[in-house]
Amino acid sequence: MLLCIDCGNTNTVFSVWDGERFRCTLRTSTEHQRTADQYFVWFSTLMQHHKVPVDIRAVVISSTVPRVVFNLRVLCDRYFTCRPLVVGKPDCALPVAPRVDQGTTVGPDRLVNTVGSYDRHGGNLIVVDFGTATTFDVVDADGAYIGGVIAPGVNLSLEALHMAAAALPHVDVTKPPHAIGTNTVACMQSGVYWGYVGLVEGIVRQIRVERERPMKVIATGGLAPLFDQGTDIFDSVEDDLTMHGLVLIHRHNKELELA
Ligand SMILES: Nc1ncnc2c1ncn2[C@@H]1O[C@H](COP(=O)(O)OP(=O)(O)OP(=O)(O)O)[C@@H](O)[C@H]1O
Ligand SMILES: CC(C)(CO)[C@@H](O)C(=O)NCCC(=O)O
Ligand SMILES: [K+]
Repeated sequence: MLLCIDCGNTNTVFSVWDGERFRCTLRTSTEHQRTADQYFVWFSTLMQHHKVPVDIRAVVISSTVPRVVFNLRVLCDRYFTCRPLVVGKPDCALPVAPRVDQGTTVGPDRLVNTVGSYDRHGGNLIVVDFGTATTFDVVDADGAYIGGVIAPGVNLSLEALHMAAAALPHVDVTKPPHAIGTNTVACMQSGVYWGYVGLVEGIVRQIRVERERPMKVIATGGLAPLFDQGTDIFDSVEDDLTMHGLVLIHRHNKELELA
């Protein structure tokens, strides 16, 4: 089985692919101090709980946090006796190379989202990922990543408001029933929720103007379904887009190896 690891700045997700479907998806917070042994205890315990055999033959990793890759490599070596494929490293091939400024390192999660979405929808896409940051990835007609937008994440914005203003509490993001809040929490939730709806719609409009062509919009990330309730800008909402992209990148590299 193939273990796909998506390491974000907030959360790390392990998903086990059996060749046909994902058998198990596990989530933990991202901490660079976590050792290979700690990963394995957590992983094998939950795999047992879900009654999935721990029979990992290959591992593919996307990590936006460079420091955690070291211990994930140790995990693969010690417990799965394999060398992981790490997106963004020179030995990991992509189906189509990104076209960006020389010297720019594109976030591996954005490269993976590009591959996953192009496979499902073809070219000319905007992928919106609601993670620690809210990112927009623009996919060209041939499936190349050609740039995009990085905006502060939704939870980060709420947290910043709470940190900077003494009278503003910590609140969770939710879709408020009205734009006009009649208490502090409702006012903050409205600002963030309708503010992000406006941000997403505005950025998509601007990208479409610059590209001068029809472009589908694909949303992913934990908060995508919540924002989908407040806008009709998304053509599709997919929670497994990053994992799908990781499976495809692994397959692509295997095929190159065999060729
Ligand atoms: N209704 C909700 N309200 C608040 N948070 C939610 C809700 N639904 C999902 N989430 C959050 O979405 C997050 C999952 O999103 P995702 O994995 O895409 O990004 P992340 O883990 O925040 O960021 P990164 O991938 O950059 O680490 C979880 O942390 C979860 O708390
Ligand atoms: C923007 C984030 C943090 C989103 O996870 C990640 O993709 C990243 O660290 N990117 C590096 C910079 C870039 O993508 O241009
Ligand atoms: K993510």
